[in-house]
Amino acid sequence: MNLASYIDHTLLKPGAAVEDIIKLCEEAEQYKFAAVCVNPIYVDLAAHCLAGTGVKTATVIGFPLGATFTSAKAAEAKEAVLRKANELDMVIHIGAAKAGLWEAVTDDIKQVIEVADGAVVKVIIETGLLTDDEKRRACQAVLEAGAQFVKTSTGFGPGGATVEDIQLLKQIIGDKIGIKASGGIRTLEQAKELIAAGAIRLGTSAGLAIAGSVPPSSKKEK
Ligand SMILES: O=C[C@H](O)COP(=O)(O)O
Repeated sequence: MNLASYIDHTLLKPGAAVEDIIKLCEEAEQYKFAAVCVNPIYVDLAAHCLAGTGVKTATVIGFPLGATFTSAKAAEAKEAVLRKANELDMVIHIGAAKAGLWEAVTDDIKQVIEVADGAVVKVIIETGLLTDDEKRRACQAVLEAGAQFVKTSTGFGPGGATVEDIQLLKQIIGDKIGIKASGGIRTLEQAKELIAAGAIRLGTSAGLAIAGSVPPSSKKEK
């Protein structure tokens, strides 16, 4: 298993500085991670650093609460794509999900997809705040809206990725779209268990610890 290819190397802390983003991109290139995931303000920088490397530039939309206007999420998504984001990790309207207003949840996602202009849309449902039935229903909304991934957590809410949740999402999603596990993934063991449960992408700020201490590209040829 080429574990690095599952990892979105993530730095979403509010205090992240330019040099931190440059280092994140250098690491992602060395380890051949799937993507970096940064806040929208750093999309231009990450896309510039990653040009030609094959590593994708992912950013977050309506993050971390999801509690903003749908039009604001769409505008943020449109701007991110204009600045060369390849992947958009949006947060659902969690309050609407809790109230059972699933049409509003679906429409919120649809309006981001409408402006994504070919960028991959991953939908964060914040599993730590949902009942199991709400998780199932949220997956149905993600499928109906036409997103490419369902993603477990922001990493800023309660709880994070669990094997049980990935298994639950997989029951609904099947192989129709991807599942991204995120939030609190710190060890190689956790990563392998989440992948075995059905995750095809891992969002983590601990990518180096998980992928090992020596990047493949710096290993001496035997
Ligand atoms: O994918 C997005 C998450 O913020 C990553 O969570 P983490 O910081 O707990 O690794």
